[in-house]
Amino acid sequence: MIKLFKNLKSYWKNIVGVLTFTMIGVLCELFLPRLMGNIVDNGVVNGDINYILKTGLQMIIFAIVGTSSMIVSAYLSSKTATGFGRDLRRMVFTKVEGYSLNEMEKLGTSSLITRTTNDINQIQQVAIMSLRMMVRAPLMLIGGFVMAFSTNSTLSRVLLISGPLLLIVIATIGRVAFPFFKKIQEKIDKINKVMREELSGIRVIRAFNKVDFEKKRFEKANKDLTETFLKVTRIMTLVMPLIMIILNFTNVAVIWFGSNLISTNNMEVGQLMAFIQYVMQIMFSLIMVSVIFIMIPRASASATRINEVLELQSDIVDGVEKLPENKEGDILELKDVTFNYFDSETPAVKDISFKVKKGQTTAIIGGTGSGKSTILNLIMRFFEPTSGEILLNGKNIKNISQDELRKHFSLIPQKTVLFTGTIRDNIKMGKEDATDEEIIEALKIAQAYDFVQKNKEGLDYILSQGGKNLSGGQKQRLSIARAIVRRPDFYLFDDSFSALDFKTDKILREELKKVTQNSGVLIVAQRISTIMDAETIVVLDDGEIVGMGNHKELLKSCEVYREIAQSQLGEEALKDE
Ligand SMILES: Nc1ncnc2c1ncn2[C@@H]1O[C@H](COP(=O)(O)OP(=O)(O)OP(=O)(O)O)[C@@H](O)[C@H]1O
Repeated sequence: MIKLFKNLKSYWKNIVGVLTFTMIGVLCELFLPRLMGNIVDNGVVNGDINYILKTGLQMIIFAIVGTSSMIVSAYLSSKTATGFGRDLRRMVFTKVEGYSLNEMEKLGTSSLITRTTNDINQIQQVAIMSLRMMVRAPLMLIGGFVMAFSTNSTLSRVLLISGPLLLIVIATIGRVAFPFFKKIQEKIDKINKVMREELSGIRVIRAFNKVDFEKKRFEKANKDLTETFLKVTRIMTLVMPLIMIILNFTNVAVIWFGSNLISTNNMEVGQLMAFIQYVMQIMFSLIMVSVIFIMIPRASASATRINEVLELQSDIVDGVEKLPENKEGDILELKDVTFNYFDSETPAVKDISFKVKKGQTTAIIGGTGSGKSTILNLIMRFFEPTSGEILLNGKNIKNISQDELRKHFSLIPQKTVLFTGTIRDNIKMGKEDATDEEIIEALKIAQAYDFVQKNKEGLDYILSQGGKNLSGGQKQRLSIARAIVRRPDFYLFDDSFSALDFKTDKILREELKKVTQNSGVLIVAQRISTIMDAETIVVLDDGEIVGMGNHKELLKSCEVYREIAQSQLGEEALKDE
C-alpha cells in the first residue's frame, strides 16, 4: 500500500495543509479540558464570576478555531483522497489499455473492473481516514497523555495499563480478520463475473430455460460472499464491546483512584474532571487508530490487487523504429510464426509463412479452431508470436510502435463491436476527420447506406450499447464501413461477411474491389464462395498450413481444400473447374 501512497506526492501542498490544520485543531481540543478544570478549581470553587467568564470566552475561541481547522482539514483530506482515487483509476486504465490480450486474459475482465472500482474505493477510503486520523490520532494520543501526565502524574499510571491492553486487543483482531478481507475482494470478483455473464448472455439463458440454473449460480456466489462478510463482521463486532469494556474500566479506575487523591488533598475536583476528559481523548484516539487498523487490512488486500495490475509487464513492448515509406508492392509477411496462448501447451498456430501483397487479395480458409483469427490477432499485435516474425514493408512489427503499425490496418472483427453513439460517431472511429461525404461513400460500399437512410435521423441515428438496436447483418455492414472510411494499406476481414446473405456478400465484395485496388486484403472466411477469387488462398488445418495457391491450384493439390469446396459447392461445381 505504501507503494501506492507514493502517488500522493503531487498533493503535498494539500497534505501540508491537512497536517497544519489538524495540528491546530488538536491543540485547541487539548486545551479545552485544562480550561474547564481551571474554571471549576479557580472560578467555581472561589465563586469568581469574572474568571469563569474570561476562561469561558477563551474556551469558546479555542472551540471555534479548533472546529474551523478540523473542517478545513476534512475538506482538504477529502479533496486529496478523491484526487488520489481518480489518479489511481487513470493509472490502472492506462496500464490495462497497454496490455496485450494475454494479460487481459490472465487477470480477467471482471476482476479488472472490480479492481478499478471497488478496490480503488477501498484505498480512497483509507486515504481519507489516514489523512484525517493518522495525524490527529497520534497527536491526540501523545498530547492527551502529556496533558494528563501534567495534570496528575500518579493517576496517569492507569493509562499505562489500559492503553497497551487496548492496542493488543485491536492488533489481535486485525490479524485474525486480515485473510478474510482478501477473500472478500476475490468473491466480489466472482459475483461480478457471474453477473456479467448473466447480463451479456441473457437471451441464450432464457432461450435454453437456464434462468433457474443462473439464479442458483448467482445465489451460490452471493451466499459465498455473504458468509465471508458475516465471518469477518462477527470478528469485527468484538472490537467495539472490547474497547468499551476497557474504556469503562479505565474510567472507573480513574474515578476510584482520583477520588482517593482528592480525599487526601493530592488532587482537585476540576483536575479530575479534566483528567477524565483526557482519558476519553486518549482512548478515542486509540479507537481512531483501531478503525484505521481495521480498514488497512482490507485496503492492503486491495492495494496488492491494484499493484498486480500496475506491475504486470505487458509482453508487448513498443518499438521505436520508423516504418519505411509506403511503396507500391509493399507487403505484409509472416515468417515461420508459431504462437501458444498463455494457458495452452499446444500451439494455436505453427510455422505459418505467407505474404499479403498490396493490390492483391489473400484469403485464409480452414475449419473452426484452425487458427485463422489467431493469425489476424498476431498481425495486429494483440499477441506476440512465440517464435517467428511478422514483417511490414520488411520491418519486424516488434520494432515499430503499435500505433504506427495499426495505422496501416483496418480490422473487421469476427464479432462486430459498435459503441454507444451515432452512426456517424461509430464510422468516424475509422477516421476521426472523415467528412459526411466520405462516411456516406463508405456506407454505400459496405451496402449499409440503404438502411441508414431509411431512418429519418440518418447518420445521427443513435446506436445503443453494442449496437443492439441493429440486426447482425446491419452491424456487420457498419463495421465494414468503419474499416473502409479509413482507406488503410491493409484490410483484415475476420469472417466479416458471415452475417450477410449471398447476394449482399457478392455485391459488397465487388464494390470493395474498387477501393481496395491499392491495398492488401486479407480475408478469413468459412464460405468458399467469398474467397475463391483471391489471388492466394492459405488453407489451415489444426494451426498448420496444409495448402497455398489459388482456387484452381488448390483443388488439384490440397485435399483439405477440395473437401471444403466439395461440401460447399458440390461435386458438380467442381467438375467445371
Ligand atoms: N483466448 C484464447 N485462449 C486460449 N486459447 C484460445 C484462445 N483463442 C483461441 N484459442 C484456441 O486457439 C485455436 C485457434 O483459435 P482461432 O480463434 O484462431 O480459430 P479460428 O480458425 O478463427 O476459428 P473460428 O473459425 O471458429 O473462428 C483454437 O483451438 C482455440 O481453442
